[in-house]
Amino acid sequence: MLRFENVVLEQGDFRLTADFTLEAGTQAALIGPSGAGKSTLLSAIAGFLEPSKGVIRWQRESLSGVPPGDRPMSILFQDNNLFPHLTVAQNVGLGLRPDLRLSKAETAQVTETLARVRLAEKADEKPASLSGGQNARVAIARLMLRAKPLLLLDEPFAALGPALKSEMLELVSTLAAETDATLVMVSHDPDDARRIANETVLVAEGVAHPPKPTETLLAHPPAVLAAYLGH
Ligand SMILES: Nc1ncnc2c1ncn2[C@@H]1O[C@H](COP(=O)(O)OP(=O)(O)OP(=O)(O)O)[C@@H](O)[C@H]1O
Repeated sequence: MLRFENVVLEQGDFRLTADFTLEAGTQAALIGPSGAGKSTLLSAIAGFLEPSKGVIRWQRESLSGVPPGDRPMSILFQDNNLFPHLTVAQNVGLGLRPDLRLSKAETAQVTETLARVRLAEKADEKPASLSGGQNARVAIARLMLRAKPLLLLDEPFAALGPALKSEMLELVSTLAAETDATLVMVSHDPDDARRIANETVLVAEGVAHPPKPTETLLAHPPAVLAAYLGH
């Protein structure tokens, strides 16, 4: 489980509190107005920002002081974090070994994973020669190989357009379900939350609220969420 224990996050004058638990295997959306602190909460899980008070725990262990690279998670940002000078296969191979010294079995795993995201024929190309959707699938393939129990998405597919964005989110959601990974995604689109997330955390007015079933929250939104959703 991912637990926020009396957590206070601060960036300049901005302050956000969080005190709740997400059970392992949950697929959760973070929803709320612009500037409310959704990315801030994700940064704290990822270890880019330490809480000024309280503790974040994964499976009961405190993450305090654990550097981002040592946390049991993968994070995807909007730019997909691909290396332009590496081929598609190498970008995916990084998910297994940062030094890219892959064994035969690992190389075969990369090939299999690329086939799974329908990019087998692009293995030796560079990201620049791929479309946005194909690059997103490269990033997802690397995510699959990293096989971390906690997946954090900060709107990585927002630039792709609605249909492709939904397709990519569904691919990640399927992957998370197959591996029992816990998924936490920032969402600006309630339909994405509905489709993917069984639980939704409302981030608003300085508080990351305890998660609620997505349908319940969206059907009976508190005033601040109703205003954000334009109801
Ligand atoms: N490095 C920083 N230094 C100071 N304040 C910051 C920093 N980064 C973000 N903030 C402030 O923290 C607050 C929360 O920002 P955050 O990006 O988490 O919001 P968000 O809910 O993800 O917004 P959006 O939906 O627009 O992406 C904002 O008021 C922002 O101005």
